[in-house]
Amino acid sequence: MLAIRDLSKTYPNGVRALKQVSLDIPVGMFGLLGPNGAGKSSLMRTIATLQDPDSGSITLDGRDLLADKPATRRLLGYLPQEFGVYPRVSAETMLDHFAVLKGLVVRSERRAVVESLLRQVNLWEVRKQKLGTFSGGMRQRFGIAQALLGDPKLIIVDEPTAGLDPEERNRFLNLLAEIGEKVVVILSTHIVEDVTDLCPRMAIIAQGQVLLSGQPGDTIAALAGRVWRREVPKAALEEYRRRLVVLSTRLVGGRTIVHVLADARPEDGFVSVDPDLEDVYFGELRRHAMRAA
Ligand SMILES: Nc1ncnc2c1ncn2[C@@H]1O[C@H](COP(=O)(O)OP(=O)(O)OP(=O)(O)O)[C@@H](O)[C@H]1O
Repeated sequence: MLAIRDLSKTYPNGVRALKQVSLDIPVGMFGLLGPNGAGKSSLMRTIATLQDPDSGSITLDGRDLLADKPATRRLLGYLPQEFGVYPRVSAETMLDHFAVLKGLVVRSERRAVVESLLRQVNLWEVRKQKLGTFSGGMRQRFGIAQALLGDPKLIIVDEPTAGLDPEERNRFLNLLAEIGEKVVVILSTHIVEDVTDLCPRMAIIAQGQVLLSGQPGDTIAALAGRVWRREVPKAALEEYRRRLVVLSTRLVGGRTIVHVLADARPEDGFVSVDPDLEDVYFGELRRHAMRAA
């Protein structure tokens, strides 16, 4: 279990990126959901010991991760948001190089590990291909292979599915789900479906604060009977926003559909809908914005 307690971070320019963040993250996939600038990368980088918090603690099964950074890095696999590779180097050579950096110095052992990882991420057939020729999804799968070097106990992947087409995204998420059966995997994303599809536990963060954490199903159930849907003229949207708690607006086949949060039918024309995680997410962001105003 990864335990994060009261983690705060203010950058030198005065931005408070993390405000007393506390989370308990068990083995399995954990979705960290938040809009741009929420503090997801700041939290990921802090857990990965790439930057220090101002205060707070992070422990993995009781072990202080911030105390001994080299030891923490040995436990950790990290796929950062911007994962640079040498475009002219083949996948196999690059992974072999990363393996040396991870301390796998015995050549025969290293070869076996590199082969097994390339097979696991389904890149064995293209191992001789230069990384610069890889598609976005292939590059991300390569990123996971390097993150898995050294049998990490904790894996952090920062917005890995942005820019992937649906098929590549699915393949990537399935791979993560397999890995998540044995170790703690933290997946940061602003894509709600990534969490719905994959994560038994999650948290929503915005402006450096945890707004909600728990099991997606429980948070969705808490909204049962309180989400209403209606098609509205586009021109009337602003007025709806002023009068009602509008969770989301969607264009469906050229028509504008709003989701509204209310304990009872807000007015004629609204029908009750089964809530989903997107309703939970937008509801929390909306509540937070209203509190902050
Ligand atoms: N090195 C830095 N120096 C100053 N401010 C920073 C730094 N890194 C991030 N920030 C600011 O901290 C806040 C949180 O940023 P962070 O990158 O952690 O968010 P995020 O949730 O990962 O966003 P995104 O989805 O856009 O990547 C933002 O306001 C950002 O501008």
